[in-house]
Amino acid sequence: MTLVALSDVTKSVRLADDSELEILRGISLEVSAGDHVSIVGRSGSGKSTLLNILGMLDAPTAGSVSFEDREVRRMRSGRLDRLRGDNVGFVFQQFNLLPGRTALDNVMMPLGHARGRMFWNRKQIAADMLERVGLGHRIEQVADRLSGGEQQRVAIARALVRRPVLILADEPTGALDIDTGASVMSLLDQVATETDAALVTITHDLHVAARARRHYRLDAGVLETADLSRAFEASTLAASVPSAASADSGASAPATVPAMPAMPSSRRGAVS
Ligand SMILES: Nc1ncnc2c1ncn2[C@@H]1O[C@H](COP(=O)(O)OP(=O)(O)OP(=O)(O)O)[C@@H](O)[C@H]1O
Repeated sequence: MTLVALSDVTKSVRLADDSELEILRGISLEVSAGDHVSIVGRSGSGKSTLLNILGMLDAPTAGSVSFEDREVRRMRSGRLDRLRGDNVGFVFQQFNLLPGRTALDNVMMPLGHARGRMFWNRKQIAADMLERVGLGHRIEQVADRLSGGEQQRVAIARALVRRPVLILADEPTGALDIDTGASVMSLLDQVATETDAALVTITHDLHVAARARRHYRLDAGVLETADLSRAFEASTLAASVPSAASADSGASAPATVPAMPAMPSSRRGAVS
């Protein structure tokens, strides 16, 4: 079943000098239940803008967005907020946790708007979710005292606690070291697979992108199917990297791309 469908979406903004910047151009994309999709692109290519439109946080200038066959443009804002809250989980590079609040408080937060059983059992549900991401022993820890990888796990637990059907991850490993990033991606993949949620990850890291089953590249606002094996070849770093086993034991790279190499330095192949 198609969850979210973008059809010929364009996004433009008017700049201070009254000129118009076209950020996204003629984008059509369908994401179905269980899909794992990656979108790579250079800085400024429009990735976050596209993710915000997929997540119904932003509206296109032209074109249509539908969620489960319902045209989003026609919805009142209250209904749209509920639709988003019930169905979409966001994971960001900078975690965006509430400072000074415990891991448990942070994960309970989205359940404050839930209804029925989810609302009344929110503490237990949040604690179970933290257990699921390997933080069952840290639930009372204040979020800002956790490590970066632990904070991202809390953010993942918060994003998934309402069992969204669509998970949108914006550079989820951008603030993490390579090993921590790999284990966070592994966790995201696993939880999305377990719940049959669709996972859309935007990244500039080819190794993160390679984990998905479908790959796209955003270039100056135009979305096209990406051949990641070519992108790896084109990466200036790739030449010095041996084709080795995956950097993360839980990972299996898709057939269309090379296995994720173990990288010798702190930098890995990025979109060039
Ligand atoms: N509201 C806005 N007003 C003006 N310019 C904007 C606005 N939103 C986005 N832009 C510009 O549109 C371009 C695309 O932005 P976007 O954040 O989507 O890119 P990105 O690919 O996610 O970049 P990065 O990887 O650096 O985060 C950028 O040049 C940005 O400055």
